[in-house]
Amino acid sequence: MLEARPVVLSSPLSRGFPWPAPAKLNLFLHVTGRRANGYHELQTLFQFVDVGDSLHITPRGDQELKLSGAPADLAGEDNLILRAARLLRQASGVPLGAEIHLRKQIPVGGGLGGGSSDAATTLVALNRLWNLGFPLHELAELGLQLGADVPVFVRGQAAWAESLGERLTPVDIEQPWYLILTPPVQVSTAEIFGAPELRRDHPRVQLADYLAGRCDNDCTPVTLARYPLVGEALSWLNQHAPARMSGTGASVFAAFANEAAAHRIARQVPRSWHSIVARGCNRSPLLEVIDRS
Ligand SMILES: C[C@@](CO)(OP(=O)(O)O)[C@H](O)COP(=O)(O)OP(=O)(O)OC[C@H]1O[C@@H](n2ccc(N)nc2=O)[C@H](O)[C@@H]1O
Ligand SMILES: Nc1ncnc2c1ncn2[C@@H]1O[C@H](COP(=O)(O)OP(=O)(O)O)[C@@H](O)[C@H]1O
Repeated sequence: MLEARPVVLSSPLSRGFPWPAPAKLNLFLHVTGRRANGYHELQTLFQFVDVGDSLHITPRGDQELKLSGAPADLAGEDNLILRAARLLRQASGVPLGAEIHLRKQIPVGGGLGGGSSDAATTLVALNRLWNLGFPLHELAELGLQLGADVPVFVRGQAAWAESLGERLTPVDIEQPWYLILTPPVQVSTAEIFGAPELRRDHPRVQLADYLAGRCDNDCTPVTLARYPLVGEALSWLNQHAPARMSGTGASVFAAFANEAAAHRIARQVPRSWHSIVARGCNRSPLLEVIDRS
């Protein structure tokens, strides 16, 4: 059990404060190996965008944990928000609860890390609201139990990532405007990593290789073969700008020089695809809130 500070429920943040849970992009994703337990060694570059979910959290003096606003298929006890809250309570031993309202904007199963980001925001916010005082690196370690992507959202800095995606080196890279397209399919991360045809032996690269345009997403051929709509979205976007898939899909994205250029293409996106125009951020909007409060 991690050691927690005494509990004070008088935080000025304790009511009505929207906690951002931004989406992420994998600017590239290489699979460099596979562990005996089936998990994959990765190299990836994470950057956040300034669009995402938001959580309204009100702490409770009893031990009730309540979630509202989640889409029906995510409303159960296994939602990553509730799992994160229970994990933090277990780690700290505090006898407290919370009412959490989720405003979901990140497409589910879209390779944009929505579930992991919601979990990370829950850990960071409840750490404040329950006055626990855990440092971010301990919350990130705890979050890894919930998903490989949770630590980068807790740390809140764009990062070069290795291992399962949790060994993080902060980077300061360009912050372009992105157009992100998500066709109406949910891709299962486990399915793509479980595919026999997935390339798993990518030689290790350096940031300079990425900057020189020598990196890609090893999951793309696997996802495209199983989810043709992702291929359609990628081909469509590639007509307008060099496009790539994020994570294991379903979202694809391209960078633009400015917001107007991204919106110009966004207006032409086929109606059945979800589209987001967002700014790349090296500091997560969550970190900005923490620093301001
Ligand atoms: C691929 C990435 C790239 O950022 O993103 P998404 O496409 O999911 O957004 C992540 O590594 C996903 O992280 P996350 O979504 O947290 O995945 P997890 O819940 O930890 O794992 C889901 C499943 O994917 C497989 N998995 C995941 C990560 C990894 N390094 N190796 C794996 O083999 C495992 O089968 C695991 O059971
Ligand atoms: N709060 C949540 N938001 C999104 N997905 C969630 C959440 N809680 C649990 N999940 C589960 O996590 C899975 C992965 O979702 P998500 O993080 O949106 O996609 P990805 O891993 O492709 O980035 C979903 O299929 C869903 O069952």
